[in-house]
Amino acid sequence: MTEVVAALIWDGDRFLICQRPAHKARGLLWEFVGGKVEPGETKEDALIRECREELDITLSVGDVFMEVTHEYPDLTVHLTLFHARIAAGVPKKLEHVDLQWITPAEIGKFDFCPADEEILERLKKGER
Ligand SMILES: Nc1nc2c([nH]c(=O)n2[C@H]2C[C@H](O)[C@@H](COP(=O)(O)OP(=O)(O)OP(=O)(O)O)O2)c(=O)[nH]1
Repeated sequence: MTEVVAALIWDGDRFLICQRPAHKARGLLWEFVGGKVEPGETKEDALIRECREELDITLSVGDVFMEVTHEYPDLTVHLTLFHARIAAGVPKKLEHVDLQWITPAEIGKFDFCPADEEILERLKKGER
């Protein structure tokens, strides 16, 4: 089981989604910014590191919104999605193909990683 952390970041009625690099697993699918937890790291530390590396922002990490487990052919992911806010910086595409701030009503316009499905269902219902 691979531990993955990701961030649910709101700006008003929109939240941030990121398009994965083409060459990576789940290439060009949309995700919540984040990545794999490294040995010795807390989940919160991992999320802060990933957001620095991928978006050049400093994150303030809050509570867990939801945890999901999903089996891909190449790995089984345990994803923990945290509420978070940007403490400093403006997101930059250091690794991602694209970044978008979307409303829950726009979720259907994007192809997300399959593991995110239950999370997106909750957001569509208006949870936040
Ligand atoms: N960040 C993130 N990853 C997700 C989401 N949904 C989902 O299935 N994943 C999957 C995609 C990847 O297989 C895995 C995350 O690994 P990654 O490749 O982004 O991790 P990383 O940045 O640490 O990269 P690497 O060192 O393995 O190259 O979790 C999501 O919403 N956010």
